[in-house]
Amino acid sequence: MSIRVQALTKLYGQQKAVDGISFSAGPGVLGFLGPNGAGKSTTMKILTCFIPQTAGTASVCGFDVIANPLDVRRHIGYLPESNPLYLDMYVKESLGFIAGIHKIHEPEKRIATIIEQTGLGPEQHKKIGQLSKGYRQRVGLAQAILHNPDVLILDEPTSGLDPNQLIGIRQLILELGKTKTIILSTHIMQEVEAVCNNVIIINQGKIVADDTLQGLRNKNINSTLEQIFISLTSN
Ligand SMILES: Nc1ncnc2c1ncn2[C@@H]1O[C@H](COP(=O)(O)OP(=O)(O)OP(=O)(O)O)[C@@H](O)[C@H]1O
Repeated sequence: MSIRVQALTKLYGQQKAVDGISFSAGPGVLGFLGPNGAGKSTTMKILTCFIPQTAGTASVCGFDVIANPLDVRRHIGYLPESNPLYLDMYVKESLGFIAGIHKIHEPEKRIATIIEQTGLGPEQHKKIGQLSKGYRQRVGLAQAILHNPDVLILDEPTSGLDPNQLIGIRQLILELGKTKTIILSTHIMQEVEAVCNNVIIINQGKIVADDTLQGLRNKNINSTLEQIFISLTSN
């Protein structure tokens, strides 16, 4: 398994944002669902070494997030919810910058491949600040996958996209999920149906469902995914 989380807990002051969760994930797309404030982003920030946990352990490709953060970062790509980008940089320039950080071999070649893969071709000569939201998401995704990580953490990657852009990004996630372990946080149930193999639902910092998408459906035969989500998280 590429991701292993054991009894993970995060306290912000007195507030328990993540409350002793355990799960593991291997190649494929794992939908990480939960209402606002459930603890999804906090878990993702711990897995990507942005914040430390209060208790428990988390590892990525066998590397512990506290003991081996540099190894974790080598194996992980992260698209945060806020998708922070340097708006004054040109698309190619920003990818060159990230390639430098990762010391990527033959960066020009790799950047060309990623531009093709993320559909950035027509916009590659623009400044990021001139791009539409969908294309900015593609730049964020391109930056996250540039070093060809085994694990991808995507925090609401399609929020605010128009239906055309949405389909493009979902197809890319599906394609990447064939070989990589992807954790995808989303509030869009249609998206879960479209791309996820497995689903974890988290509520008030605790896991309330951890199953395959099919398994979740089989256990709730007359309910839509939305109804299942509401019944597990409405307290
Ligand atoms: N830096 C922080 N300081 C204090 N509390 C925080 C901090 N970051 C998050 N929290 C709190 O921790 C809880 C979990 O937040 P988190 O952002 O992980 O939720 P989420 O599931 O990602 O929500 P959303 O779907 O709204 O993005 C929330 O109650 C939030 O207010």
